[in-house]
Amino acid sequence: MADTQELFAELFGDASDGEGAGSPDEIDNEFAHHDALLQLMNDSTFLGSASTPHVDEPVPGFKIHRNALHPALCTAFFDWLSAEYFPHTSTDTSAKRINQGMHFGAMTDASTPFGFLSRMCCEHPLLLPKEVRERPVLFDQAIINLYDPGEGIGDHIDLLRFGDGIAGFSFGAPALLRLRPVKDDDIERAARYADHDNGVVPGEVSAWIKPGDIYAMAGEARFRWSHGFPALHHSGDPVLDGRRISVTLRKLA
Ligand SMILES: O=C(O)CCC(=O)C(=O)O
Ligand SMILES: [Fe+2]
Repeated sequence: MADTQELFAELFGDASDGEGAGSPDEIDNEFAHHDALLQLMNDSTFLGSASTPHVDEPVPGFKIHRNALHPALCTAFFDWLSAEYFPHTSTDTSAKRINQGMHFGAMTDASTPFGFLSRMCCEHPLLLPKEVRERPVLFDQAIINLYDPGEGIGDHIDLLRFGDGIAGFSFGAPALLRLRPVKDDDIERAARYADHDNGVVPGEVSAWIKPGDIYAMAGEARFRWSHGFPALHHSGDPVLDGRRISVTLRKLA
Protein backbone atom coordinates (compact mmCIF):
# COMPACT_ATOMS: atom_id res chain seq x y z
CA MET A 1 0.00 0.00 0.00
CA ALA A 2 2.84 2.41 0.85
CA ASP A 3 4.24 1.56 -2.54
CA THR A 4 0.91 2.46 -4.18
CA GLN A 5 0.86 5.77 -2.35
CA GLU A 6 4.44 6.49 -3.41
CA LEU A 7 3.52 5.92 -7.03
CA PHE A 8 0.51 8.19 -6.66
CA ALA A 9 2.65 10.86 -5.11
CA GLU A 10 5.05 10.47 -8.04
CA LEU A 11 2.20 10.81 -10.52
CA PHE A 12 -0.02 13.36 -8.91
CA GLY A 13 1.89 15.12 -6.12
CA ASP A 14 1.25 15.11 -2.39
CA ALA A 15 -1.52 12.94 -1.06
CA SER A 16 -3.54 13.37 2.08
CA ASP A 17 -5.87 10.83 3.56
CA GLY A 18 -8.85 12.70 5.00
CA GLU A 19 -6.61 15.62 5.89
CA GLY A 20 -9.44 16.76 8.13
CA ALA A 21 -10.13 20.15 9.57
CA GLY A 22 -8.38 21.42 12.67
CA SER A 23 -10.05 24.32 14.47
CA PRO A 24 -13.50 24.00 16.10
CA ASP A 25 -14.94 26.28 13.38
CA GLU A 26 -13.51 24.09 10.66
CA ILE A 27 -14.87 20.96 12.30
CA ASP A 28 -18.36 22.56 12.60
CA ASN A 29 -18.17 23.55 8.95
CA GLU A 30 -17.20 20.02 7.91
CA PHE A 31 -20.11 18.49 9.87
CA ALA A 32 -22.61 21.05 8.56
CA HIS A 33 -21.65 20.26 4.96
CA HIS A 34 -21.72 16.51 5.67
CA ASP A 35 -25.27 16.78 7.13
CA ALA A 36 -26.48 18.92 4.21
CA LEU A 37 -25.06 16.39 1.75
CA LEU A 38 -26.66 13.40 3.53
CA GLN A 39 -30.04 15.14 3.46
CA LEU A 40 -29.90 15.61 -0.29
CA MET A 41 -28.59 12.06 -0.82
CA ASN A 42 -31.66 10.78 1.04
CA ASP A 43 -34.06 12.77 -1.09
CA SER A 44 -34.68 10.91 -4.33
CA THR A 45 -35.82 14.13 -6.02
CA PHE A 46 -32.14 15.02 -6.27
CA LEU A 47 -30.99 11.96 -8.21
CA GLY A 48 -30.73 12.29 -11.99
CA SER A 49 -31.88 15.58 -13.46
CA ALA A 50 -32.04 14.19 -17.00
CA SER A 51 -35.51 13.04 -17.99
CA THR A 52 -33.99 10.56 -20.46
CA PRO A 53 -30.67 9.10 -19.34
CA HIS A 54 -28.09 9.87 -21.98
CA VAL A 55 -24.77 8.06 -22.37
CA ASP A 56 -22.02 9.23 -24.77
CA GLU A 57 -19.19 6.91 -25.82
CA PRO A 58 -16.40 9.03 -27.34
CA VAL A 59 -14.04 6.02 -27.61
CA PRO A 60 -14.84 2.30 -27.14
CA GLY A 61 -15.30 1.63 -23.42
CA PHE A 62 -15.27 5.29 -22.35
CA LYS A 63 -18.83 6.19 -21.32
CA ILE A 64 -20.19 9.48 -20.08
CA HIS A 65 -23.56 9.43 -18.33
CA ARG A 66 -24.75 13.01 -18.68
CA ASN A 67 -26.59 14.81 -15.86
CA ALA A 68 -26.62 11.79 -13.57
CA LEU A 69 -26.59 13.98 -10.45
CA HIS A 70 -28.82 16.96 -9.78
CA PRO A 71 -27.00 20.35 -9.62
CA ALA A 72 -27.99 20.78 -5.94
CA LEU A 73 -26.37 17.46 -5.10
CA CYS A 74 -23.25 18.45 -7.05
CA THR A 75 -22.98 21.66 -5.03
CA ALA A 76 -23.41 19.72 -1.78
CA PHE A 77 -20.66 17.26 -2.81
CA PHE A 78 -18.35 20.13 -3.80
CA ASP A 79 -18.90 21.89 -0.45
CA TRP A 80 -18.42 18.74 1.61
CA LEU A 81 -15.29 17.63 -0.29
CA SER A 82 -13.83 21.15 0.10
CA ALA A 83 -14.47 21.18 3.85
CA GLU A 84 -13.36 17.58 4.41
CA TYR A 85 -10.23 17.36 2.26
CA PHE A 86 -9.12 20.89 1.41
CA PRO A 87 -10.02 23.13 4.37
CA HIS A 88 -7.01 25.42 3.99
CA THR A 89 -6.56 25.70 0.26
CA SER A 90 -8.23 29.09 -0.22
CA THR A 91 -5.59 30.72 2.00
CA ASP A 92 -2.61 28.45 1.27
CA THR A 93 -0.87 29.70 -1.88
CA SER A 94 2.32 27.67 -1.42
CA ALA A 95 3.44 25.31 -4.18
CA LYS A 96 3.12 22.45 -1.66
CA ARG A 97 -0.53 23.11 -0.84
CA ILE A 98 -2.63 19.98 -0.49
CA ASN A 99 -4.44 19.21 -3.71
CA GLN A 100 -5.28 15.56 -3.24
CA GLY A 101 -7.08 13.31 -0.79
CA MET A 102 -7.54 9.55 -0.70
CA HIS A 103 -10.07 7.21 0.80
CA PHE A 104 -9.50 3.46 1.11
CA GLY A 105 -12.00 0.68 1.81
CA ALA A 106 -14.98 -0.95 0.11
CA MET A 107 -17.75 1.57 -0.55
CA THR A 108 -20.68 -0.72 0.07
CA ASP A 109 -22.82 1.53 2.28
CA ALA A 110 -24.88 3.78 -0.01
CA SER A 111 -25.76 6.07 2.91
CA THR A 112 -22.14 7.34 2.94
CA PRO A 113 -20.91 9.83 0.32
CA PHE A 114 -18.52 7.46 -1.50
CA GLY A 115 -20.94 4.53 -1.16
CA PHE A 116 -23.60 6.73 -2.74
CA LEU A 117 -21.33 7.61 -5.69
CA SER A 118 -20.36 3.97 -6.09
CA ARG A 119 -24.03 2.96 -6.23
CA MET A 120 -24.73 5.68 -8.80
CA CYS A 121 -22.28 3.91 -11.12
CA CYS A 122 -24.60 0.90 -11.22
CA GLU A 123 -27.83 2.86 -11.76
CA HIS A 124 -27.24 3.05 -15.48
CA PRO A 125 -26.67 -0.39 -17.00
CA LEU A 126 -24.72 1.03 -19.93
CA LEU A 127 -22.07 2.79 -17.87
CA LEU A 128 -19.90 -0.16 -16.77
CA PRO A 129 -19.64 -3.71 -18.15
CA LYS A 130 -21.76 -6.31 -16.34
CA GLU A 131 -18.71 -8.18 -14.97
CA VAL A 132 -17.46 -4.96 -13.35
CA ARG A 133 -20.89 -3.94 -11.98
CA GLU A 134 -21.43 -7.38 -10.48
CA ARG A 135 -18.01 -8.03 -8.94
CA PRO A 136 -18.12 -8.57 -5.14
CA VAL A 137 -16.44 -5.24 -4.38
CA LEU A 138 -17.06 -2.63 -7.05
CA PHE A 139 -14.54 -0.02 -5.79
CA ASP A 140 -12.21 0.20 -2.80
CA GLN A 141 -10.22 3.35 -3.41
CA ALA A 142 -11.27 6.94 -4.04
CA ILE A 143 -8.93 9.71 -5.05
CA ILE A 144 -10.06 13.29 -4.66
CA ASN A 145 -8.25 15.86 -6.81
CA LEU A 146 -8.45 19.63 -6.52
CA TYR A 147 -7.78 21.82 -9.58
CA ASP A 148 -7.62 25.58 -9.40
CA PRO A 149 -7.95 27.62 -12.62
CA GLY A 150 -4.92 26.99 -14.84
CA GLU A 151 -4.31 23.51 -13.39
CA GLY A 152 -4.93 20.16 -15.08
CA ILE A 153 -3.58 16.63 -15.20
CA GLY A 154 -1.28 15.29 -17.93
CA ASP A 155 -2.16 12.38 -20.19
CA HIS A 156 -1.77 9.03 -18.46
CA ILE A 157 -3.16 5.53 -18.11
CA ASP A 158 -4.16 4.73 -14.51
CA LEU A 159 -1.67 2.45 -12.74
CA LEU A 160 -1.97 -1.12 -13.95
CA ARG A 161 -2.27 -2.36 -10.37
CA PHE A 162 -5.82 -1.00 -10.41
CA GLY A 163 -8.39 -3.29 -11.98
CA ASP A 164 -10.59 -2.63 -14.96
CA GLY A 165 -13.62 -0.39 -14.57
CA ILE A 166 -12.83 3.11 -13.23
CA ALA A 167 -15.42 5.82 -12.64
CA GLY A 168 -15.03 9.58 -12.32
CA PHE A 169 -17.23 12.38 -10.95
CA SER A 170 -16.57 16.04 -11.42
CA PHE A 171 -17.83 18.93 -9.28
CA GLY A 172 -17.43 22.67 -9.70
CA ALA A 173 -16.03 23.97 -12.99
CA PRO A 174 -16.50 21.97 -16.21
CA ALA A 175 -13.32 20.45 -17.67
CA LEU A 176 -12.14 19.35 -21.07
CA LEU A 177 -11.21 15.67 -21.14
CA ARG A 178 -8.60 14.52 -23.66
CA LEU A 179 -8.34 10.88 -24.76
CA ARG A 180 -5.40 9.66 -26.83
CA PRO A 181 -4.66 6.23 -28.26
CA VAL A 182 -1.48 4.72 -26.76
CA LYS A 183 0.82 2.44 -28.78
CA ASP A 184 1.41 -1.04 -27.31
CA ASP A 185 5.04 -0.23 -26.48
CA ASP A 186 4.07 2.91 -24.56
CA ILE A 187 1.42 1.45 -22.26
CA GLU A 188 3.79 0.73 -19.30
CA ARG A 189 5.28 4.22 -19.46
CA ALA A 190 1.91 5.93 -19.84
CA ALA A 191 0.76 4.09 -16.70
CA ARG A 192 3.67 5.51 -14.67
CA TYR A 193 4.11 9.06 -15.88
CA ALA A 194 1.65 11.78 -16.71
CA ASP A 195 2.89 13.58 -19.83
CA HIS A 196 2.40 17.25 -20.44
CA ASP A 197 2.92 17.23 -24.17
CA ASN A 198 0.69 19.59 -26.11
CA GLY A 199 1.16 17.96 -29.51
CA VAL A 200 -1.84 16.58 -31.35
CA VAL A 201 -1.98 12.81 -31.74
CA PRO A 202 -3.89 11.17 -34.61
CA GLY A 203 -7.15 9.81 -33.27
CA GLU A 204 -7.24 12.13 -30.23
CA VAL A 205 -10.74 12.87 -28.91
CA SER A 206 -11.92 15.59 -26.52
CA ALA A 207 -15.17 15.90 -24.57
CA TRP A 208 -16.44 18.30 -21.91
CA ILE A 209 -17.09 16.75 -18.51
CA LYS A 210 -19.59 18.80 -16.54
CA PRO A 211 -20.67 18.63 -12.92
CA GLY A 212 -23.29 15.91 -12.59
CA ASP A 213 -21.80 13.75 -15.34
CA ILE A 214 -20.31 10.35 -14.45
CA TYR A 215 -17.58 9.02 -16.69
CA ALA A 216 -16.41 5.42 -16.74
CA MET A 217 -13.50 3.67 -18.44
CA ALA A 218 -13.34 -0.03 -19.13
CA GLY A 219 -11.52 -2.38 -21.48
CA GLU A 220 -9.88 -0.61 -24.39
CA ALA A 221 -10.53 2.88 -22.98
CA ARG A 222 -8.98 1.94 -19.63
CA PHE A 223 -5.88 0.11 -20.94
CA ARG A 224 -5.18 1.41 -24.44
CA TRP A 225 -6.10 5.09 -24.29
CA SER A 226 -4.57 7.76 -22.11
CA HIS A 227 -6.80 10.34 -20.45
CA GLY A 228 -5.95 13.80 -19.19
CA PHE A 229 -7.43 17.21 -18.46
CA PRO A 230 -5.15 19.86 -20.01
CA ALA A 231 -4.82 23.03 -17.97
CA LEU A 232 -7.32 25.61 -19.18
CA HIS A 233 -6.03 29.12 -18.86
CA HIS A 234 -8.24 31.94 -17.76
CA SER A 235 -11.03 32.34 -20.27
CA GLY A 236 -12.73 35.28 -18.59
CA ASP A 237 -15.82 33.13 -18.08
CA PRO A 238 -16.46 32.87 -14.31
CA VAL A 239 -17.89 29.34 -14.58
CA LEU A 240 -14.98 27.96 -16.63
CA ASP A 241 -12.45 29.75 -14.46
CA GLY A 242 -13.72 28.19 -11.25
CA ARG A 243 -12.25 25.50 -9.03
CA ARG A 244 -12.91 21.86 -9.85
CA ILE A 245 -12.89 18.85 -7.52
CA SER A 246 -12.96 15.34 -8.98
CA VAL A 247 -13.58 11.98 -7.36
CA THR A 248 -12.16 8.88 -9.08
CA LEU A 249 -13.29 5.44 -7.91
CA ARG A 250 -11.12 2.37 -8.54
CA LYS A 251 -10.61 -1.21 -7.42
CA LEU A 252 -7.17 -2.35 -6.32
CA ALA A 253 -6.44 -5.43 -8.45
O1 LIG B 1 -9.59 14.74 -12.26
C1 LIG B 1 -10.04 13.83 -12.94
O2 LIG B 1 -11.22 13.76 -13.28
C2 LIG B 1 -9.10 12.72 -13.39
C3 LIG B 1 -8.14 12.28 -12.38
C4 LIG B 1 -7.34 11.13 -12.87
O3 LIG B 1 -7.30 10.82 -14.03
C5 LIG B 1 -6.59 10.31 -11.91
O4 LIG B 1 -6.53 10.67 -10.72
O5 LIG B 1 -6.03 9.29 -12.34
FE1 LIG C 1 -6.46 8.86 -14.32
